[in-house]
Amino acid sequence: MSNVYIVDTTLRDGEQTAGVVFANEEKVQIAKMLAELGVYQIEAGIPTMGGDEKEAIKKICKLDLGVSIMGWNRAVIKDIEESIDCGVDAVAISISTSDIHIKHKLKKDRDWVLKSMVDATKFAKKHNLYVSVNAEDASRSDMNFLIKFAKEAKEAGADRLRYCDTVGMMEPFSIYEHIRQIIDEVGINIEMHTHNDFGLATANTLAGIRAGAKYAGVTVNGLGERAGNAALEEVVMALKYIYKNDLGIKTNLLKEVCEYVAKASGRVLPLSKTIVGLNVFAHESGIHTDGVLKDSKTYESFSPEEVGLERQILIGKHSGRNAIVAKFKEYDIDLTPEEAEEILKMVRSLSVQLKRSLFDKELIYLYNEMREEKIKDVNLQNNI
Ligand SMILES: CC(=O)SCCNC(=O)CCNC(=O)[C@H](O)C(C)(C)COP(=O)(O)OP(=O)(O)OC[C@H]1O[C@@H](n2cnc3c(N)ncnc32)[C@H](O)[C@@H]1OP(=O)(O)O
Ligand SMILES: O=C(O)CCC(=O)C(=O)O
Repeated sequence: MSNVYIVDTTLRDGEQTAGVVFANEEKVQIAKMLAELGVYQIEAGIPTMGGDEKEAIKKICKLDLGVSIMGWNRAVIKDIEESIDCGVDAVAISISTSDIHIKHKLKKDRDWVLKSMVDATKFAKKHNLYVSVNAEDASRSDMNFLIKFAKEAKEAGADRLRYCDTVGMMEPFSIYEHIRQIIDEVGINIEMHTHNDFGLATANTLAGIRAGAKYAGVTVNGLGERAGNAALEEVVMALKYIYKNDLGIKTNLLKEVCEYVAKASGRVLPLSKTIVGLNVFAHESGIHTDGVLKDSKTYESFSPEEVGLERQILIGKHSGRNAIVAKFKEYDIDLTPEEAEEILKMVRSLSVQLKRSLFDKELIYLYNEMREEKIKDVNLQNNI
């Protein structure tokens, strides 16, 4: 598989999540973190909004982070002028290609869409900008029109076409067919921009890449409109471990970046959040823990350190003897098989009472309780 470039839109589509606002310093910090992570391009925001948004984009451009900074625009010359004023090196020029959007949102026709896109693209190219022409609602567009749109974008000088599954209506098999058809008939670079309305954003991005798309548009934590976008951490790790395509992203920084964005967006990371959730490397079940203790590959696709996490072995209702023995060894206590069996029974009973796994301190209490019972028994037997 050819190389894939990560285009991060946390600062644009991510911030479009209803209710999410980043402070300007947070926008700048996120841009710095993304650059450090090693993404190819940062879609920093929407210059034509003006005010704070424009200020933040200007600041990001001035930082000279060594990555491409893109401004998002409608297919409107004034929008692109605002982007140029910010100092971006790349622009996204977006316009809808589906009839439902053209008729009911833009209230125009297909010819107007083509002309607006071509005029805006030519204007941006005249200003030496890298241009992504974005086909909004591409996945619900008539394929013949989408192909015509892509051909005209290419002729006008577009560097790539962003294929937007705007309302997340696609599934991997059909998106694969769409992307193949565009590449075969137009020969233009494609960026996948997928939404997660049916939980398929990452799968659809991977399918597009498999069909030949070279760019993956993603957001940290899958932030984005409605159910969000394809998550950066999922796409990067899936490419590395499922497609064996290491993009050279500094994945050990993922936990830090995801936690920062979670805090800045006010969206707490669920414990079982894919890739970076605290529970992703926590094992409790006896059979799993036994396997992991023998060789972590038995129940982990990659090691926690790769994404900045640590493995946790929890002791609770579903634990087995081997985990109990290993846990007490951490405290220099060598349990006999009988002791491990006895403690396991106590662990199960206490876990059910408390409805959770146990803290190490509680395990030590149980151990002391067991020892005291044993001493009492011996004393009883000896009539002491
Ligand atoms: C699917 C997506 O994520 S698209 C990106 C969406 N992001 C945002 O909307 C966030 C930022 N948006 C904004 O700040 C504002 O909407 C602005 C600055 C872009 C425009 O603001 P306003 O001038 O107040 O217009 P408003 O938002 O009410 O309506 C959008 C207008 O843009 C038009 N428009 C929408 N998309 C496009 C497009 N891609 N190309 C050209 N015109 C467009 C609409 O038809 C509408 O025009 P109308 O006023 O003639 O009916
Ligand atoms: O990226 C674009 O230009 C389109 C906007 C978008 O986020 C989408 O269609 O999902």
